[in-house]
Amino acid sequence: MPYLPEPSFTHGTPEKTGILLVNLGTPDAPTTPAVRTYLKEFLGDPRVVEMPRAIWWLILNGIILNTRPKKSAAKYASIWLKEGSPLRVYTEKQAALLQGYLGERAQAPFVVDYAMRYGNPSIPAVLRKLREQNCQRILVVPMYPQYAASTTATVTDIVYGELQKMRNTPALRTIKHFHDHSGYIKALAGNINDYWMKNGRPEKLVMSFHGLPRKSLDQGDPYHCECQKTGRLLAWELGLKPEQYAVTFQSRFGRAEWLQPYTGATLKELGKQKLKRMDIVCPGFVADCLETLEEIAQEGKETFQHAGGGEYHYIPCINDRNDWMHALTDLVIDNLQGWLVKPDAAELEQGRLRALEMGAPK
Ligand SMILES: C=CC1=C(C)c2cc3[nH]c(cc4nc(cc5[nH]c(cc1n2)c(C)c5CCC(=O)O)C(CCC(=O)O)=C4C)c(C)c3C=C
Ligand SMILES: [Fe+2]
Ligand SMILES: [Fe+2]
Repeated sequence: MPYLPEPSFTHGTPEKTGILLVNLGTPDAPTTPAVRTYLKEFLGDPRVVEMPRAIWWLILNGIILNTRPKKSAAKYASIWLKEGSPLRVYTEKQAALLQGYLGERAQAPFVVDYAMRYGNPSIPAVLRKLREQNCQRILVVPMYPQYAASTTATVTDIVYGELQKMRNTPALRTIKHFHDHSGYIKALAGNINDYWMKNGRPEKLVMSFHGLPRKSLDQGDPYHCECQKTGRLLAWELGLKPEQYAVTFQSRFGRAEWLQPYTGATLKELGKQKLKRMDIVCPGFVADCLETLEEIAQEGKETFQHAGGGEYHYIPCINDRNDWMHALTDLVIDNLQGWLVKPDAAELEQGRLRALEMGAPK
């Protein structure tokens, strides 16, 4: 198999460390064709829908890609920002901020960039960019606090696959998860407390995580347990009693059983109980996106209030909060041990030449 062409190289170019933030991905535009292209790539990934390929191919191409893109495009249009899709806008901001925050604490040259697992900017394109900047060490940071095969592992799959195409591969590290990282938990709690300081407190806080098929839990995916742990730690940090919060799972897709309790059914139940006020937050998403801004903030409100509930407050994700950016910087530094202080080859070479000039033995 021929390898990808190597970027041109000049001796003495300093080696850099690349830090690559990756989130799920999003369409290029809130239109039916753009959403179809995105969904085809996303839902065609065998780690996302685990079904015999031939059957799934027929369902995906025969039904889903003919019906869902139009409906989803209308939903995307309702949350689209003037700079683009919120998921991409916030991820880009996080990468730019991390470059600055890390710059205050790191010694060796490094570059922070971001990619989307599905859609653009793609992981292969950004890996190429990092290689062109002579990144010989790369840390991949899937922006999913809780590990799941259908998210975290899909990122590492494609990164490993790209490295297989290279002759001169960089050293590689990946972050598996950070569901119990104290900085992440404190940023989540800080965000909620700030919201409560400004807007008062609810009777109940719902913590809604993205769902997965129930089968994934039975087959050993740690995602469910990691969501529960994040929920417990967050409740502890906020000083909530068990009856003051609930952990639920949203975004069920298809007819199979998914992780329970479902967010939608819980909101309906709380509405029926005539709760005067509930707040809802999505701790598994570090950036606001379709699933939080449309499904939770808009549809969720309708479900709760239609069932008889009172005030409904959606608390935004931690996005580009200062405390979260500090926590992300800590997380990255912990995972770069030995990489940020290492003098690069060019410096060593210059040091050796200086020593020779000063008469050191050869
Ligand atoms: C089988 C289907 C899906 C699985 C499994 C799944 C897991 C999963 N997804 C996220 C995070 C996000 N999902 C988003 C959108 C989205 N998710 C699915 C389906 C599955 N997700 C679909 C079809 C869509 C697209 C929108 C739609 O048509 O409804 C997003 C938002 C993307 C955006 O552009 O804003 C995120 C983020 C996680 C964390 C996860 C497993 C734990
Ligand atoms: Fe999803
Ligand atoms: Fe959804």
